[in-house]
Amino acid sequence: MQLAHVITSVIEPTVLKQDYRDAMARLGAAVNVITTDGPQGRAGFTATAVCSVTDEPPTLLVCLNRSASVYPVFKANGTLCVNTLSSEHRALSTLFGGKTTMEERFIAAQWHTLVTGSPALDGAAVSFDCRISAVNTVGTHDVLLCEVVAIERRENAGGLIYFNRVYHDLCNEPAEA
Ligand SMILES: NC(=O)C1=CN([C@@H]2O[C@H](COP(=O)(O)OP(=O)(O)OC[C@H]3O[C@@H](n4cnc5c(N)ncnc54)[C@H](O)[C@@H]3O)[C@@H](O)[C@H]2O)C=CC1
Ligand SMILES: Cc1cc2nc3c(=O)[nH]c(=O)nc-3n(C[C@H](O)[C@H](O)[C@H](O)COP(=O)(O)O)c2cc1C
Repeated sequence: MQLAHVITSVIEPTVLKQDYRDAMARLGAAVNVITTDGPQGRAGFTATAVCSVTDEPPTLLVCLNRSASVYPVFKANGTLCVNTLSSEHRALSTLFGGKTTMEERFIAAQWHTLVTGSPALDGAAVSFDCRISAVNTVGTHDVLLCEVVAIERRENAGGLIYFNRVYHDLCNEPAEA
């Protein structure tokens, strides 16, 4: 039997950043493009650090690195839209993943608005339009707690999953019995 590679941190927090990232790469996650528009202008970035917090009031969280170019825009606007990508949006994830201008990011797709004015992606698997209700700072990131004010769902959309540093399509068809 093959022994697992065990990385321990019993007394001191000795887990290295790279070991942590290598471990986190094993957690498959939905891919989202988070957008905002408001007094500070339009911005968007790719995020996998998104999860549900509570359904009363409907709230999700988004972790945003404070060193990202988009950070001040999201902080100032106070609203955002979480656009969960479907399988045909792989290229969009790369564009919004950094090192491109906002113009290049947004010109690559069609957008509309729901309630807050943040761009909602045409054809997204689901879009959650939100106002940022609280912010907690943890290390390099801000945890944005986002109260959902509108939802738009696309039935039968396939999913896009990021697992082991590679994108995977998730087909949305019932499994055979
Ligand atoms: N939560 C985040 O801020 C994430 C950032 N990224 C960024 O995207 C780029 C490409 O990432 P990968 O190809 O997946 O390789 P990677 O080795 O940088 O990341 C592997 C995994 O570690 C986690 N991770 C990466 N950077 C992190 C950070 N700064 N804080 C907390 N968790 C982090 C994520 O779960 C990611 O899937 C990198 O620049 C990475 O920093 C990617 C995923 C999540
Ligand atoms: C697959 C993927 C997932 C990412 N997830 C996150 C995330 O959850 N939080 C985050 O702050 N950055 C995340 N990033 C990095 C941001 O998308 C990137 O820093 C952002 O686009 C800002 O880049 P810029 O500073 O070049 O504008 C992710 C990148 C990729 C490719």
